[in-house]
Amino acid sequence: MLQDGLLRGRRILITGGGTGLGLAMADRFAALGAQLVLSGRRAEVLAAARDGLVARHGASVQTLPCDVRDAAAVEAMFDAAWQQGPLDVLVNNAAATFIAQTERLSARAADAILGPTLHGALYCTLQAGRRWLDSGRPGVVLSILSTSTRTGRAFTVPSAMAKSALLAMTRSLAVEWGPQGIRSVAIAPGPFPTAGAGQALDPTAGRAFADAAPGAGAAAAYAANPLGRVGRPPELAELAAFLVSDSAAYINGEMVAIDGGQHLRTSGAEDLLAWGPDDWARARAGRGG
Ligand SMILES: CCC/C=C/C(=O)SCCNC(=O)CCNC(=O)[C@H](O)C(C)(C)COP(=O)([O-])OP(=O)([O-])OC[C@H]1O[C@@H](n2cnc3c(N)ncnc32)[C@H](O)[C@@H]1OP(=O)([O-])[O-]
Ligand SMILES: NC(=O)C1=CN([C@@H]2O[C@H](COP(=O)(O)OP(=O)(O)OC[C@H]3O[C@@H](n4cnc5c(N)ncnc54)[C@H](OP(=O)(O)O)[C@@H]3O)[C@@H](O)[C@H]2O)C=CC1
Repeated sequence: MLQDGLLRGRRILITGGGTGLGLAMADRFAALGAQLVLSGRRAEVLAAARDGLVARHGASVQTLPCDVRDAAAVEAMFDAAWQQGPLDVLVNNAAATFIAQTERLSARAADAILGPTLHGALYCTLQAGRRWLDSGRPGVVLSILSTSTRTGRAFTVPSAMAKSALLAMTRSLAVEWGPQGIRSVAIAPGPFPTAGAGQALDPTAGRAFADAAPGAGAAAAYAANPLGRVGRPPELAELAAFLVSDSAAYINGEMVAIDGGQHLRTSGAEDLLAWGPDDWARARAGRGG
C-alpha cells in the first residue's frame, strides 16, 4: 500500500483517461492527492469520469477532449493544460488495436492503429518534454505498453510494432532527457478485461480474451496464466502510482510487466491460430457490435 498523499500537488495528464485502465489510474492518482488532466476524444466520457472522481475524491480534474492523432490538437491541449499550471507527469495511455489477419490489413487499417498508439504518444511526449526542458522543470513520462514488446503478438502486429517503438522511445529518452530530471518509464500490461480491450481483442466476445468472470471462453485464458487469473485494473494503477512518484526516483528507462507471468508462457494470441475462415468472418462481422 502506497503512503497517503504520495502524489499530493502533482499535476498528471492521462491520455485515454476517461475509460478502462486510464480511469483506474486516474482514480488511484486522485486518491493519492494528484490533480488530474484527462484527455480522450469523447467529451461526454471525460465529463462522466471527472464527475465520478470529484464525487469519490473531491479531486481537481480538468478535461481536455483531444484526438492525439492530430499534432496541432495535441499542442493546443498542452497549451490549455499548462495555462492552468505546469504538468508534472504525462501518462501515454490512449491507444487503439483490433485483431486481424495481418495480410488483410489495408494501409488505412494499419494507420488507424499506428496513428493514436505510436504517433499520438510521441506527439504528447514531445509537447510535455519540450515544456519541461524549456522551463527547467523535472517530469515523468509513463507509457502504457504491452507484453507484446517482449514476445511479439500474432494478429495485432501494428499494435505490437507501435508499443515496441514506444519502448525504444522510453529507453532513448531516459538517456537523452534524464540529465535534465525527466524520467521515462513504462508498464507492460498483460490481459486486463476492460470493455475497450474486450471489443478490440475478441469481437466475437468470450473466446480469445478472458472476461472478468470466468466462463467457457475465459477458461483457456485463465489456464494459460501462471497465477490463474486476469489482471485487476487497480493493480495496474498501484504500479503506475509508484512509478510516477518520487518513490521511484531512481527508476529510468525501465518497463515493468504486470501480467501474472503470462508472457513467459504465451503471448496470449496463440488460440487464434486455430481460427478458421468462419471464425475470422465472424470477427470481422463483429466489429463495432
Ligand atoms: C495487443 C495487446 C495489447 C493492446 C491492447 C489494447 O490496445 S486494448 C485497447 C483497445 N482500445 C481501443 O482500440 C479503443 C480505440 N479504438 C478505436 O478508436 C477504433 O476501434 C479503431 C480506430 C481501432 C478502429 O475504428 P474504426 O472501426 O472506426 O476505423 P475507421 O472507420 O477509422 O477505419 C480505419 C480503417 O481500419 C479498418 N478497420 C477497422 N477495424 C478493423 C478490423 N477489426 N479489422 C480490419 N480492419 C479494420 C477499416 O476497415 C478502415 O480501413 P479501410 O476499410 O478504409 O481500408
Ligand atoms: N486491457 C488490456 O488487456 C491491455 C491494455 N493495454 C494498453 O492499456 C491502455 C488502455 O487500454 P484499455 O483501458 O484496456 O482500453 P480502452 O479502450 O478503455 O482505452 C483506450 C483509450 O484511448 C482513448 N483513445 C483512443 N483513440 C484515441 C485518440 N485517437 N485520441 C485520444 N484518445 C484516444 C479512448 O478514448 P476515446 O475513444 O474517447 O478517444 C480510450 O479512453 C492502452 O494503451 C492499451 O494498449 C495493453 C495491454 C493489454
